Amino acid sequence: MQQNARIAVIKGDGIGVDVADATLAVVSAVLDRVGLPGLNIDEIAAGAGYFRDTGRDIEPGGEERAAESDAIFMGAIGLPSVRHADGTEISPHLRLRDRFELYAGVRPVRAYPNAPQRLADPRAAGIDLVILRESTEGLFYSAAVHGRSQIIGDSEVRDTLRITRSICERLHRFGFRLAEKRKARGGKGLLTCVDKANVFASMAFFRKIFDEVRPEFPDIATGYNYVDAQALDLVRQPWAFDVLVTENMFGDILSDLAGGLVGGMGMASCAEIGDHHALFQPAHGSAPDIMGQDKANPLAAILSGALMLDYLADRTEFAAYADAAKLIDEAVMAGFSANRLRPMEFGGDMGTRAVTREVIDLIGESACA
Ligand SMILES: NC(=O)C1=CN([C@@H]2O[C@H](COP(=O)(O)OP(=O)(O)OC[C@H]3O[C@@H](n4cnc5c(N)ncnc54)[C@H](O)[C@@H]3O)[C@@H](O)[C@H]2O)C=CC1
Ligand SMILES: CC(C)CC(=O)C(=O)O
Ligand SMILES: [Mg+2]
Repeated sequence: MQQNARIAVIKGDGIGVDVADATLAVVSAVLDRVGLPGLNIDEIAAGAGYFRDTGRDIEPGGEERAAESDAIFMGAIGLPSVRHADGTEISPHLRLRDRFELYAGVRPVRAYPNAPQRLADPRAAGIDLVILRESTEGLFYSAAVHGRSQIIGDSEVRDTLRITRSICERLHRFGFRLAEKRKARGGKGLLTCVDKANVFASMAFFRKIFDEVRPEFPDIATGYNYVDAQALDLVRQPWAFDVLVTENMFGDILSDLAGGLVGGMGMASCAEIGDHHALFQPAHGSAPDIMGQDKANPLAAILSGALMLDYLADRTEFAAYADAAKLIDEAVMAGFSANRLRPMEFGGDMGTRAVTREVIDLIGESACA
């Protein structure tokens, strides 16, 4: 029986490289701790720097190798100084989301003790929600494949907002199942459909399909919010929510807002899951303002690594990875509780390498399942 998963790793640009290295070190330590063989890593060159140097955004054969892996892990891609002629940045990851139908963008938002709380209300300590961002269509449909935008000379440019039944049915079912899974662990069992169904026919369609799927999950409570009101509510009462299911662009914006509520983008983990493939990466970008300075908080990436192990564990041959995922989550929680994780991102004294070492130490000290 195969025991070590094959992971395609795209480190990408800027801090993406540092946080990917941090994650690989933590994953290697945790697998060692639970007595499992390390991952079989296949590193693939891609990103804006690679494009600047070669004229290609991913190395030849890279997408095919990613397709053959058990999961893809990515740091971050993009440099504002490297662009296509139409002004857009180099984003092969959008094409990968499209190609592999990674429609379910899972972005957990969780408050940790001693991490900054941007809201004065003590209930903010209980923030624990997930933004489920559709990740292949919506307003990113044109952007998913470079050249899809309609450029009408120098007088007009159009991008398309596309919502399809096929993706939406799977997305909403994924949202209900996620709410069920969280309810089984003590969660609220609440799925909120976040849209703009008052204005756009595409969004009314998104909500219609939500309503069609809803009767299949009678144990999950449902709610609706227009996206503008949802932005307000994420600041006013984020503790009231459980899983928010939303369109691609809305989810992109709301997930940065929500990351800010619990410390910053260095806390914003992400899994992009399809029916046959999955890609894991922090929700943040390459952060050119801090790159090369050992200042990046690697926890978003490390927690995305835990999401990857959890995903792999759902497949019979890798079931034991669940223990490793749990150990990473517990180490991060224990590290914050004991004030041993103090990322520079929120004024602490620990850079990327120090945070990574501390997580590895915490894993080493933990009692194995
Ligand atoms: N999925 C991806 O690969 C993404 C790529 N990008 C790309 O990244 C580049 C920079 O984009 P920005 O808009 O600046 O977004 P960004 O997420 O890279 O940075 C936004 C702000 O958050 C801070 N930040 C982000 N991650 C951090 C971390 N781990 N630790 C500490 N601070 C962190 C940055 O220093 C910056 O102040 C662009 O080229 C953009 O297109 C942006 C978002 C997602
Ligand atoms: C292509 C990326 C820059 C889009 C983004 O911000 C994200 O996926 O969160
Ligand atoms: Mg984003």
